Amino acid sequence: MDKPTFVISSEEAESAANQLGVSVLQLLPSLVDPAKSYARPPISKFHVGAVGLGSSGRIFLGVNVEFPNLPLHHSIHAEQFLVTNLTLNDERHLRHFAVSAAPCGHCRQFLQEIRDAPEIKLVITDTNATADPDADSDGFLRLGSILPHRFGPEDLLDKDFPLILDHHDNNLAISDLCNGNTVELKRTALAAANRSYAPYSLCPSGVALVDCEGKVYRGWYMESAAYNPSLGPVQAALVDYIANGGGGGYEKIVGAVLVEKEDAVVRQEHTARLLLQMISPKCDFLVYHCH
Ligand SMILES: O=c1ccn([C@H]2C[C@H](O)[C@@H](CO)O2)c(=O)[nH]1
Ligand SMILES: [Zn+2]
Repeated sequence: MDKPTFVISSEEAESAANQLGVSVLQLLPSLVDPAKSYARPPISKFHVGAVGLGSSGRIFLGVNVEFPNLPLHHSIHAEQFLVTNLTLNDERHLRHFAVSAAPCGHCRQFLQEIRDAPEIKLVITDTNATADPDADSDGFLRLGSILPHRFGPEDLLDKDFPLILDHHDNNLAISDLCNGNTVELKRTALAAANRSYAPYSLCPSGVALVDCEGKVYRGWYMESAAYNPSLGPVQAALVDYIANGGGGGYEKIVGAVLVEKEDAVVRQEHTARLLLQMISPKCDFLVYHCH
């Protein structure tokens, strides 16, 4: 398997668009099929690819990921993978994306955590969306047109509260950070927890994973105003692993650390252990509490 690429620099994007004589926006749909080839859907065999343009000019890929032996709600949708990929790379805004299949209701809802979500433009490549009367000349639709009467962060939070792609720091600390032999993983998981987006439960958490070559990956819990579309910290760290781990299997993940608050009303520990146990049974899993 080729080493997959999930982030394209703005220079590469521009030069590829120039060579094809198209704009960077028009390039997005042409990257959906290559993105689909990176999907991991062993249950449905239905590959979904999502390709987004960030405000920095970089292009980000997202794919769907399914986990055999676990209930379907553990799956990562391509659009959630894309948003996670944006946050892992400090991208502050998503304005346009192309996606192979029409985003499901769960994804339309998850995307509401991005500021000005209704203004995000999307093009659906596997159907004839250009026939849609709401689409512009490039076939892009406003997210607001496919999710009217939205329920979103402004229903529950103050309007200037930092949203999923906005910079924020949860100011969490661990008392005995330097004790034990997993200091690097603990530090990485704590840093991840500090970037967690958990405005609804106020229970942030982060995960660090290490593979058999010693390479470290991280991800953080991200909530949805509608609760169920939220993405757990192990899933988010698996996005980093899939995007940056060279395309290997989960059995290469040999260690994992979760950092969360001790008195949290929403706890990840049990779900995280279950998911890791199913995908990489030999993985060591440690939990540290922060405050
Ligand atoms: O918006 C959608 C709809 C479905 N899927 C994935 C989830 C599952 O892996 C497969 C079948 O539903 O397609 C997505 O990634 N995005
Ligand atoms: Zn979806």
